[in-house]
Amino acid sequence: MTAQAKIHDLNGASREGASIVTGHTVGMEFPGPVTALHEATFGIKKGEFISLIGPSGCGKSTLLRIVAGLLKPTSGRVNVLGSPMVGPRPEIGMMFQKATLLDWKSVLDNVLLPNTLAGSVTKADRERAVDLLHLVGLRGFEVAFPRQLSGGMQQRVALARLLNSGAELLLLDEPFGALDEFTRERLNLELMRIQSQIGATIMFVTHNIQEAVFLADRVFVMTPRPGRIAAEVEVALPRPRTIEQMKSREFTDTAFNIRDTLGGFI
Ligand SMILES: Nc1ncnc2c1ncn2[C@@H]1O[C@H](COP(=O)(O)OP(=O)(O)OP(=O)(O)O)[C@@H](O)[C@H]1O
Repeated sequence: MTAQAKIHDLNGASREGASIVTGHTVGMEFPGPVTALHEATFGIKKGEFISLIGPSGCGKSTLLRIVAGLLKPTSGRVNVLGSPMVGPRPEIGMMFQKATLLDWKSVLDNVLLPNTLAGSVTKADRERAVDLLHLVGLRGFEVAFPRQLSGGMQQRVALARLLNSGAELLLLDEPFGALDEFTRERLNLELMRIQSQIGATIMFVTHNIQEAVFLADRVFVMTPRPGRIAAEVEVALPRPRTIEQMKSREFTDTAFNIRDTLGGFI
């Protein structure tokens, strides 16, 4: 089957049965009025990696914030892990382009923030936080402060903190968008490795087609505002993925199909 044949219109919640995140005709109208999102309908299965791509201002962050329970949609409904979204939940974690670390706390204490906010930090919590720092490649940086770290290292701390929150649905809003190409590539590989270890479900916003394809099981392609999920593209590349796969026919065909789909909107 060619990559082109794997582009489908998302015209219904056909995946709803098997999905742990579903959106049905989700709309968001901001005062203005600005229609940021229009009838977005989608389903995401447990353990799936979904990339969300679309032109600037098409409503990607809005959609993520709705799934996070930070925004209430003005129409439609969202279900996560079997219940309707009415507000933030501990099973859902979010990460942004900026690491938003606490400058006055050490790397380890930043990772321990979810425990601190929950009211206590035990020895086991500390050990787990150290393990997570190892997992994201920051062994030996426990006592460093955020200002002593590069942007990529700060994002690793933010990722470790997110993993320490225990969230099983991770919503990542251009987390590596401000990093150089090689750092982004390394973090992409590590994110996939970590996901395969912990089995999290991930929604990942990016402007970068290559990144979207490299990471995803499916790429949701959004139209310009008012944003709609116009198509989904399945990425059939086997896992674990390698940089070499980016040279493959499957990869380049898929990336070009997404580019064509996006180009059709402009
Ligand atoms: N709180 C708000 N009040 C009014 N308008 C908003 C608000 N938040 C977002 N918008 C508008 O909704 C639209 C979608 O914004 P959103 O941030 O979701 O887009 P995006 O696809 O994530 O953009 P980018 O790729 O540039 O980050 C934009 O036109 C934006 O100006």
